Amino acid sequence: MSQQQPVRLGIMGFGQTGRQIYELASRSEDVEVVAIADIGAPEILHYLLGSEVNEPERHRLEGNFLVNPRFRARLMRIDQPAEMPWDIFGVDAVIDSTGKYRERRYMEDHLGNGAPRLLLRTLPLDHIDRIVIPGINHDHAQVADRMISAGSATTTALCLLLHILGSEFDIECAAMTSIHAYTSDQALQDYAGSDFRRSRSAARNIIPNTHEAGMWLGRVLPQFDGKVVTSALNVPIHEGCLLDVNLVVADSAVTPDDINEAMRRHAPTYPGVVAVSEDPIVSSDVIGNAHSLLFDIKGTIKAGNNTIKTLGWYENLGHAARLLDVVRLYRELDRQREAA
Ligand SMILES: NC(=O)c1ccc[n+]([C@@H]2O[C@H](COP(=O)([O-])OP(=O)(O)OC[C@H]3O[C@@H](n4cnc5c(N)ncnc54)[C@H](O)[C@@H]3O)[C@@H](O)[C@H]2O)c1
Repeated sequence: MSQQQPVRLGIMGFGQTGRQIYELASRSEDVEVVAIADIGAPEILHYLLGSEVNEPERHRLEGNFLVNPRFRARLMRIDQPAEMPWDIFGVDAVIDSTGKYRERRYMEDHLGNGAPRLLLRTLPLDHIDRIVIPGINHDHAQVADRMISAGSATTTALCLLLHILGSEFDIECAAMTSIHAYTSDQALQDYAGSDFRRSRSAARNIIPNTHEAGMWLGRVLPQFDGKVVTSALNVPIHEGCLLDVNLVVADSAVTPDDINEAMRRHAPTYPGVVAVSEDPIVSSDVIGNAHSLLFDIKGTIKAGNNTIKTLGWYENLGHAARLLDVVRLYRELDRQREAA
């Protein structure tokens, strides 16, 4: 790949995340989406894209191509990684944002069909080459990595919070609850599924849910391995999620002001990724915010001697932006290898 050529990206799963990645790429100069696989009809995918973006007129459907002022992407109605011919599009990387194919064998299918690298939109179900969270362990990325996950929006927000505060304070353990907008795999009405509580109406209920972030945290932040428990409450909110983290600190002298000051100091060192909010914001205020963690200064409180509760906001758009950051990170590694 020459210095000037944009990354040629394939996307499988043109849902909310896929559409956000596509829109962000269409506004960039260094990434172009060349092929999209989804089970949806091209007309429906184009229609949904139009409802997602601010300027729908920038995106036209020409036959089976989605066209914007920067690039043309071929829409393919395909539902299995093994059937998607990535090789004929000459892609540099593929993002799987279906949420369906989290096992290694499916990632191998993408690679076998010509995707030089496969980036999973969410956490994997098997061991893969690397979990990369930009701003935390990007330095560990290797040019040889093929199967990669960029974590999830929740995992990223949690890791950033722990990474920053763990650099300033001795954190003995933590409990995280993600108060999460409902996701498309939940039913609007009560509908029998594989999980009892998730079979209940997303529109009517606060639904307690498990969260896998704690299981994978040690891969990104080894110092927190086994020290953090994670869970979720899915709530009847369309967008805008809240991270509620209770930290147990070793030093009982640590105050909420100390925590807030540390966040204020560190946030500017993660431009576009971490920010602090001094305002009394609510979930709808973070819709359209592409930060991965918006720390809520007013939310920090202390219980007893050693427990500090913190709040941080995030939404899916930030994760779409981080996925593109990871694509760029590996493009840079490829360039360095070519130049060597
Ligand atoms: N949005 C969130 O906050 C969030 C958080 C955690 C996890 N997730 C999960 O991550 C995944 C992606 O997130 P999203 O919000 O973009 O979901 P989404 O449901 O909006 O998008 C999924 C897309 O994948 C397509 N798809 C489904 N099965 C497919 C298949 N077999 N082949 C090709 N395309 C297929 C769907 O048509 C849809 O366009 C989902 O499974 C979701 O549950 C989402």
